[in-house]
Amino acid sequence: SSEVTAVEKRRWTLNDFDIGKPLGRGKFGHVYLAREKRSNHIVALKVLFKSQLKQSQVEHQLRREVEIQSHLRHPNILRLYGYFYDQKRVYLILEYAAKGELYKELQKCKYFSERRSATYVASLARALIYCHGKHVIHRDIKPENLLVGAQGELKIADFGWSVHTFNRRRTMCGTLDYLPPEMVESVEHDASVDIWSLGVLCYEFLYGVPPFEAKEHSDTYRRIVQVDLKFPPKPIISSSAKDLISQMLVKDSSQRMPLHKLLEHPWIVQNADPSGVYRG
Ligand SMILES: CC(C)NC(=O)[C@H]1CCC[C@H]1Nc1nc(Nc2ccc(C(=O)N(C)C3CCN(C)CC3)cc2)ncc1C(F)(F)F
Repeated sequence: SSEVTAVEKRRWTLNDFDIGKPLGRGKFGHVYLAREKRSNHIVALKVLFKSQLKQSQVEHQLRREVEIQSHLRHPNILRLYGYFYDQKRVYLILEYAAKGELYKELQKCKYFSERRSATYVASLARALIYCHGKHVIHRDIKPENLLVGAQGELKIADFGWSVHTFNRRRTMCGTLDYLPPEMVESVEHDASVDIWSLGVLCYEFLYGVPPFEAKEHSDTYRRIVQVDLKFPPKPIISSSAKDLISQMLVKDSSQRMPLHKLLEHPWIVQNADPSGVYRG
């Protein structure tokens, strides 16, 4: 729409926005609700401190991820409209996801129903098919990186995108639970890493915990590389769901179920809401 394209072209400054309530804290700074004054367009303004970016040596990574994110257009990928900076801070102008952070919802519900899980997994598969079509591998699919739009639709929101090849192992803090064997063993990997992570996410939606969770990192590593996949007796989950997860969490990345096949799997066909929105 017109005001959104206007948002992208211009040189932005803080004066272009009315700043609203804080939405929370991201990795490198705060996120605020904001309104662009001319279009009245509501956005999220992510404020990153240059000092912290420098300290963590992520400036070039942020630049690359912003470059990629600003070119992605998909209903299940959070938009990056633009950015600007001043002496001390970098500001990202992002799409506002009205229903907030998915991981908080998962903590509240403990785990999701099969219909809700399948609806979310199908919409993420469609977003990843789109990304892989543009040679973008996400590499960081996990509940903390997912936001929920006003209609209940999922938005992949992390900027950990990487183009083509894996450039640097993600040594920053954060859970190991989602790393597939080839990343844990840091050998070459391709878009199929996202299929593995989507399988881990599907398991966590259904059981409330990731499949290879362990007290010590070394135990999590071992469970991942051995694909030590076990399904707890509770909650009771359909064998169809377990079949799909078992076809995604395969050590040999070339043998993992391709994303377009996932969308045809009986568990997805029978449980996912075609609109991609879980209406409860
Ligand atoms: C993926 C990434 C890793 N995560 C993030 O960036 C986080 C870091 C902080 C916020 C979020 N970033 C965003 N959040 C929203 N929407 C939003 C968030 C939180 C609430 C909410 O529950 N409250 C305000 C509640 C309201 C009730 N009170 C009690 C608690 C907070 C409601 C809407 N839109 C866009 C963004 C984005 F990404 F563009 F910045």
